[in-house]
Amino acid sequence: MFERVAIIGLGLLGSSIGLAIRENLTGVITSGYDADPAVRERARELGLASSIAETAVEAVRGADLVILCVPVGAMADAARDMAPGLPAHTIVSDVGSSKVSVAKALADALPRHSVIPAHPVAGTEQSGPDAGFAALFRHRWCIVTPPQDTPRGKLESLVAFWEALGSRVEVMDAAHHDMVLAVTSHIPHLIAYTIVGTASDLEEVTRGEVIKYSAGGFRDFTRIAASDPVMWRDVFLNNRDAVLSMLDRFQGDLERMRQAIDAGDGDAMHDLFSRTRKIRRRIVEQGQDDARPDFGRGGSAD
Ligand SMILES: NC(=O)C1=CN([C@@H]2O[C@H](COP(=O)(O)OP(=O)(O)OC[C@H]3O[C@@H](n4cnc5c(N)ncnc54)[C@H](O)[C@@H]3O)[C@@H](O)[C@H]2O)C=CC1
Ligand SMILES: O=C(O)C(=O)Cc1ccc(O)cc1
Repeated sequence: MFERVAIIGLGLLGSSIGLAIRENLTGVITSGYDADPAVRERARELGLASSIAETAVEAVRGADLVILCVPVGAMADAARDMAPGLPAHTIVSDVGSSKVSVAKALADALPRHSVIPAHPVAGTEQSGPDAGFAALFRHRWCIVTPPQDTPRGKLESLVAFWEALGSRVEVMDAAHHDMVLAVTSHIPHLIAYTIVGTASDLEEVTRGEVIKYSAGGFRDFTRIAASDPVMWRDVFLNNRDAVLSMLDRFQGDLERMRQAIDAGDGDAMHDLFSRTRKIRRRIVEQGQDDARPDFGRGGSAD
């Protein structure tokens, strides 16, 4: 499949890919690079790749697959940095949470290379090289969004790579990906950031009791709201149109629930809550409830 894989950006995603290759693809040689010298140093201590280079150019030399694992707003810079060392045959991919703008940024920066964007829908609220673990991708979807002219053999190699790390792979159009992920991932994060912010602003009124008595629901929101600020700023800057369109839908539905509460319309509430309860049960039945941060580190879900 691939003999040498270069990983650019050694935070949660990059370190997990390094560890997952070591565990599942023995024989594949990996090289890593991160713009932050402290991350490179830590990556060496943790053995996240066969070698950690001091420059992006050095890291990608001889690689047949390069995976960019940097915030979506840093993809273009990362691609330009490594370009002088990139062999002509190398497939360039990424793990960014939004796809249309990343696909364009990478195609513009690397016009002569095969760029096949991808998004492993697997992660946690943690970031940095210490947060990675080899089982992150196991039983999780990886969405691959190839441009129309992608050679079939190259696409098949990338699909096989993600399957070897334990993922289920879906091939999808980038614009469709951005719409779906806006509602399943990006807006939920926005809601979590906002509700935790609102509760924190209320602390003066409630004398600290919001945090003190935070029950399950709010506590779950605080986990999501602890996610990396740079990464999520970049997601909303780069998936603006899809997020705004889904946000309009959501605001309409929220307003309908506000009206139901105002009107004492218990049936409307019961209908929605019953429908959503069934969705949750279906997710659990399908074994997809494995987003807990300890998944794969000896937790019972693994
Ligand atoms: N955190 C998550 O749960 C998930 C994140 N993603 C995507 O994966 C990508 C990486 O996210 P994380 O690993 O969570 O972030 P992270 O913050 O843990 O790591 C990102 C790393 O990229 C490095 N970096 C930034 N600019 C760079 C550049 N120009 N060249 C080289 N290195 C550079 C940073 O120093 C940092 O170490 C993002 O695009 C994110 O949208 C995808 C799925 C899940
Ligand atoms: O921690 C969680 O619950 C997540 O939702 C992780 C996550 C964050 C970003 C992605 O693009 C994919 C997965």
